Amino acid sequence: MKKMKDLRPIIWDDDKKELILIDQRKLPNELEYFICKNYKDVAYAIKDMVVRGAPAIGVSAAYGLALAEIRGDDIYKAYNILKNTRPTAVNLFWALDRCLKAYNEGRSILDEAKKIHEEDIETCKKIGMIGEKLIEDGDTILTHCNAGALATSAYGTALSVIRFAYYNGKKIKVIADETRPRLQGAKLTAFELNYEGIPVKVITDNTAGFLMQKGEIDKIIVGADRILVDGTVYNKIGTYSLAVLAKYHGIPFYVAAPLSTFDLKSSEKDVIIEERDEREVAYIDGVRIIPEGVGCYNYAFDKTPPDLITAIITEKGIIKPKKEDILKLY
Ligand SMILES: CSC[C@@H](O)[C@@H](O)C(=O)COP(=O)(O)O
Repeated sequence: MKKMKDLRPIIWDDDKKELILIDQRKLPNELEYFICKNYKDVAYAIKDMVVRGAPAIGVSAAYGLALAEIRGDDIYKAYNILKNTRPTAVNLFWALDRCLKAYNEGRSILDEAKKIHEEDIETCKKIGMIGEKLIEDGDTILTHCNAGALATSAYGTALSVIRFAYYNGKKIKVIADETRPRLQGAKLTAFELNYEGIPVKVITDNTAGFLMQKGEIDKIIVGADRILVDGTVYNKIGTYSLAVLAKYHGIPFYVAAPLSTFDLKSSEKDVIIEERDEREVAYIDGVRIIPEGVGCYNYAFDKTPPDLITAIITEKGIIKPKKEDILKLY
């Protein structure tokens, strides 16, 4: 197996007690770091999408709460501020709750944050090792959004499956949806795959159906921001359209996600779909592309029902999106 290159998008500096993040807003043109010296810096980094992607914001928030402990800040205030940065990805709440529990039990938040970080790396590695068996030599795989690019380590979620297939010698090609409006597919997925030499091409989001119709897509793999106990998946806006298209064309549609992305307590009515500033849609490179006075929708995520999903790849195995299978993971 060839060796993976590790970009290390999230680094904890134990000497300076700072969190160092690759500034994902600047990619693919500049590889710059954003230094978080306190929890407010981390909250800003999550809200402004310096760091993004479900597991990565969970790990960053955990270090954010550790910074609050280190700097002597009010832990509950920091917890609430970090928790309210983004509403949809459940990993954020999961990681913060784990850290708060550690704090309440008299354990170190920093140790818990480091543990969450290390676990995430191992988890994503397992997702890749397990999921790569679904990929055949010669497959062309469509992804949406960052799919785990710029994750906590070299692995990621959906990208871990792709990486392991590639590093195990399967000749694969990746098609990355550009993912309007923030362009995570074009800027992050394509950047990371290209960095590693994995063949990738970017398409506009509205090209995906045409490629499926032409028979050019063998499999689709996406990540997830939250998975409910019945297998409903919340992921980047556009995921649902892809899943419908995949069903119509008989293309397997896989979701790769760690157990920290499952939310067994909530039902659909509890999930808040983030709506972001409409200027993200209305402007491209600072130029308004929509007539003045016309508004836009800017939902960041959508909901894909379980009947459109072929399987979910987790660190504990590949399961059907069904309550019985999901509960067996715990
Ligand atoms: C880590 S892959 C799963 C998801 O987190 C990803 O697909 C996604 O929707 C990210 O959204 P983002 O708004 O960029 O944080």
